[in-house]
Parts: sequence; structure tokens; C-alpha cells
Amino acid sequence: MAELILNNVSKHYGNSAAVRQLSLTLPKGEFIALLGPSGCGKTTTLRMLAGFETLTEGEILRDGHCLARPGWQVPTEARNIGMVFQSYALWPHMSVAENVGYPLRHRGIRGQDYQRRVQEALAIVQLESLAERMPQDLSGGQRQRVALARCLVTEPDVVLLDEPLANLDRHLRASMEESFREFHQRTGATLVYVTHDQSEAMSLADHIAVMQQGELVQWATPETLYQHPRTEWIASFIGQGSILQVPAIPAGQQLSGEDLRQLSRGIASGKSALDKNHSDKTTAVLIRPEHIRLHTSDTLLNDLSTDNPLQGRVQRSVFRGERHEIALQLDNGSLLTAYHHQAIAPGSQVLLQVLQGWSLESAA
Ligand SMILES: Nc1ncnc2c1ncn2[C@@H]1O[C@H](COP(=O)(O)OP(=O)(O)OP(=O)(O)O)[C@@H](O)[C@H]1O
Repeated sequence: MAELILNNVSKHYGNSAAVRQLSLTLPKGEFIALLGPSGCGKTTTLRMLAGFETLTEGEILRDGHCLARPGWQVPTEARNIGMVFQSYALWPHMSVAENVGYPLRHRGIRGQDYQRRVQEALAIVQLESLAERMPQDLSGGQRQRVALARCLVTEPDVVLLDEPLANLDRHLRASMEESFREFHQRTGATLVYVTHDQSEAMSLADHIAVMQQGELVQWATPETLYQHPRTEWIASFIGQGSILQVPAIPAGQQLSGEDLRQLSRGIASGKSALDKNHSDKTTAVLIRPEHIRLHTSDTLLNDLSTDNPLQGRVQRSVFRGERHEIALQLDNGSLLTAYHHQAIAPGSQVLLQVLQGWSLESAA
């Protein structure tokens, strides 16, 4: 395993910057996700780590030694880095076992050692029974497993994965996620995983680097990213949630108790305190759906603890299996999403309490 450091790394193509002054420490042995929308510079960052792209500015260090700087770099094959691409990149004329063994043959490994390592790599991805098949006779998921086994077989201490599940169906993605988790636990390699799918990043990574337009906008654990996103943009990109505008307060604060009672009173009084157009300075507050308690009028009568409820009208109620997702409009026009254990008919009036909120920096 290895620690990788990106120091002020930029990559320009002509006049446009794909990556801008990216500084990031990827701790040894961690599962790290690079997350962001299409075109934000994730793949370019991965390709610079792999040695497929040169740097325009900055440097990349591995365990204190320079791997790359403008005009000089350690070649890809000398980095002990494994890569898995979305496109699989398998050799069509080689069987599954030959594809997996290719990097070993390339290094001159033969005989029993070769056989054992190919078998072990196939076992990790549960493809022993398909060792003699050709890639064109495999499903997308099976091909991706071959690509993963081929990457594992050389026991790299850094593994770079570029949207490895993008072509797979939902079911297969879940089982491949499990394969990645097991692989990571088994090898202890530093894994850098590029994805634009926030739920994939959240479920796999120890730390997530969120990128936007070539820049790092937050580096945090999945829990912190979900609970305490830094900006409005990150909040809307990670998980579900609603943004309410409140009279200016400092960013980066958990709102509960009296803060929320004031917030509720502001809305309930109809002063449009939460309406951006009626206040010169406002702060965006993130409200996650699980932090809204809904009451139909019947349940409220039995709930004496209800404190400063707000009124809203149900716009939509969508069944999500384990719960219903309720889209609401408050009396002042603000929109909120909440969860509820049963469907509520569109047009119904409901009472709701906001239990928790998080104040954000304004949108970039
Ligand atoms: N070889 C290239 N020449 C010119 N521009 C490029 C090149 N490679 C990437 N770019 C540009 O750099 C920016 C970042 O691209 P990159 O592929 O790193 O984004 P990404 O976040 O991985 O996107 P996606 O999720 O769609 O793969 C994009 O605007 C892209 O068009």
C-alpha cells in the first residue's frame, strides 16, 4: 500500500483547465472515491496518477518520492499501479485465464506460481468456472470481473478504477461493490475509485473527494459529506434534501432547538422570512427528508410534543418500497421533500416539524 499526494496539480488542454490546483493526500490503504459530475476532471486526475497524462503544474508524490512533475515522470509500468477501466479492455483472442495471466507472463512469471496466482485472482472474483471462456462469450458483469482479476493478479499497492460499474445493471452493481470491498479488505491496497454516482461513492469509500469544474470542493468521509456538506452545490449533489433560505446566519452550523423554532415561526407567520426575494441577506439551510416529521391532522391530535408545526400541501407521493417520498409545498411557497410510512394523497394539507438543519455556504 502507498500514500499518494497531489500537490497543486493542474492539467490544461490548450486554453482550458481540466484540473485546477488540486491538492489532495490519499492515505495509505484507504478506499478513496473521486466523485463529481461529468467533465469535472475525475478521469484526468486518475490518468495523471497512472502516468497516462503529463502534468501542467504541480507534482504527484508517492510515499515521499516524486512520481510526476511537469516535463518529467515515472513511466506507468514502473509505478506498481493497477487499473480497471469502464470499457474492460480485455484481449478478445485470449481466454479468461489467459487475460488474467497476461500481466504475469509480461513479467516473466511461469509454471506453478503463474497457475496459482491466476487461480487465486479468479477465485476472488468468483470466475473459476469460466476460466476457459472467451471474453465475447461473457456478460458485461463477468467481463468486468475478468478486468478486476487481471488487475489484482500482480498485487499492485495502488489500484485505480474508472467508473468500473457504469455498464452494469443495478443488481450486478451491488454484487460487484461487494467484490471491491472484499478485494480492498484482502489486499489493503490504496484504491482510487472514479464515479459520478454518489450512492456508489458513499457505500464504498473511506473518504470522498468531490470535484466540480476541475477543482476539489470537499474532502470528507461519506458521513460528513452527507451531514455537513460545505456548499449548496455539494448538498444538492449528495443525497436528497431541500434548501430553505433563512435570514443570514453563519455557514457550517447545525440548527436544532430554538434556531429551528425561530425558523418555523418565520415561515408560519407568513413574513416570507425564508423567501430569498424578501430578504437582502440570506443563508441556505439544508433539510434532509429524514429530518422532517409529518403529521396528518389525526396523528397530530394525539401528539402533544408537536412544537411549532408548519403547514404544507402534498404535491406528490411516490412509493419507494420501504417508504413513501412526499413532495410538499409550504404556505410561503418553499418546497420540501419528506419521508412517510404511508402514502398521502396529493392536495392533502399536512403539518410538519423540521427536526434538524445545516447551514451552507452559498452556491458556487
Ligand atoms: N485529451 C483531451 N483534450 C482536450 N480536452 C480534454 C481531454 N481530456 C479531457 N478533456 C476535457 O477535460 C475536462 C475533464 O474531463 P474528464 O474526462 O477528466 O472529466 P470526468 O469528470 O472524468 O468526466 P466523465 O465522468 O464524463 O468521464 C472535460 O471538459 C473534457 O472535455
